[in-house]
Amino acid sequence: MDPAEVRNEEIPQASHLALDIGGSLIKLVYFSRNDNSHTDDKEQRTLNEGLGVSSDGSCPILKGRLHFAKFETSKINDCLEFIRCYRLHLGGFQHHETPSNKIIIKATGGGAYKFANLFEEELGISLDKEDEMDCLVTGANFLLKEVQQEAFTYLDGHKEFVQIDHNDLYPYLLVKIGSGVSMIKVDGDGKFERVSGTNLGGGTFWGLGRLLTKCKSFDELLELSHQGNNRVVDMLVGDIYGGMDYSKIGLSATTIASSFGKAISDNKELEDYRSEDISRSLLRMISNNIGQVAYLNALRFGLKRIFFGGFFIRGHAYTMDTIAVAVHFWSKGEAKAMFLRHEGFLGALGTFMSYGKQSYEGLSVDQATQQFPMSLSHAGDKIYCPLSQDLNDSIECSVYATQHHS
Ligand SMILES: Nc1ncnc2c1ncn2[C@@H]1O[C@H](COP(=O)(O)OP(=O)(O)OP(=O)(O)O)[C@@H](O)[C@H]1O
Ligand SMILES: CC(C)(CO)[C@@H](O)C(=O)NCCC(=O)O
Repeated sequence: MDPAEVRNEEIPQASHLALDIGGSLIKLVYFSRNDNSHTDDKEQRTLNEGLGVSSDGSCPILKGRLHFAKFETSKINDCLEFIRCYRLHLGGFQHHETPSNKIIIKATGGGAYKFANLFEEELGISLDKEDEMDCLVTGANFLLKEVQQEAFTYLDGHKEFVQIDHNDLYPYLLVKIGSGVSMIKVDGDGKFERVSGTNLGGGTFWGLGRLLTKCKSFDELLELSHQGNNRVVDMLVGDIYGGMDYSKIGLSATTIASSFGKAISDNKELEDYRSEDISRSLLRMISNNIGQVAYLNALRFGLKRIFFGGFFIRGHAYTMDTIAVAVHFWSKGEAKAMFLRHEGFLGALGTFMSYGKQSYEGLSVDQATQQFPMSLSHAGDKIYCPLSQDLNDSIECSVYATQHHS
């Protein structure tokens, strides 16, 4: 929807805008109250009990929805326009100590630093910077504990939701595949260490893919990979071994021996290759490498579960399959790759939750009323973008606020 088309009556009463401004994408999370947001006494008591909150009435629970949206960082002006149009910038908080009484919005990611002045100039708001890794972990822990059917495995085209036992969640490895990749060992709420990373990430796939195929968008590049055959571009073990497996060291003839390796001997130019094949090979190369580096880090710390997030994944079957196969292959089935339905919004969710330090003590997702996008309910080599219809994506939830005692 063009923000300019939004009419006044369509604007939800939104608050608590949180931003995650990354190298490739800006992610937004905000809360909108239901019209009849306040709970009656009985409902309040039930919710309080469920949340483990005192029932002395000091904790009003607001019911509403969490909304998700994303923009390309290179099109930050569209994002500013969206925020202005929906008046999201008015839903921050104010520091009364600050003389200007400026509205403050929570933000994370490198862009919270890079674009702080732009937000100030364009929207008159200050960005309150939250640590990126902190927010990723907070967002992941929240999703894994509070949102039903959040984590799932994906192997051989078969998707299966994983029941998370709250008492047996830690430790795990969180792999955030954004422009670059961060690998974080998570031991508990706020207890984590970034143990590794790699610069071969989503930005590499999209950047190289754009140069090699002339694709105009990330989705187009991903879509192309469906029809591609990586064997045209990649050098396989069989290409080296005359069609045979190298079984002594466990390599089948179809294993990729060298990504893009065929291009050195084919005597072909870039134009002689189909964009579909290049895209497929590139996707496989990046996904496989991330799966392998993730496995090695899980091995370093004896971690059995690896959760993959970040917008590179995009719920894309071939990407998830490649990552999962790499983890399965290298760990000989010992470690498990899992994916998250809200893959791209971990950091933004964590940032949203950091409002708790100012006004909101907590956030609870009303599990009975969560929406499950149909796009995730079937398998196949297709693009799934559970949250890409940005403006319509939301989770029903409750937010509870308490008075702060100094
Ligand atoms: N519409 C899109 N436009 C650009 N990239 C996209 C799009 N959809 C998915 N991607 C992929 O997602 C990646 C960005 O993922 P994500 O938003 O999680 O990271 P980021 O926060 O921008 O990066 P970083 O954390 O490294 O700063 C891109 O590099 C690209 O591979
Ligand atoms: C620099 C960040 C943390 C920004 O999100 C990310 O892009 C990343 O983890 N890059 C990989 C850097 C490295 O560890 O090699």
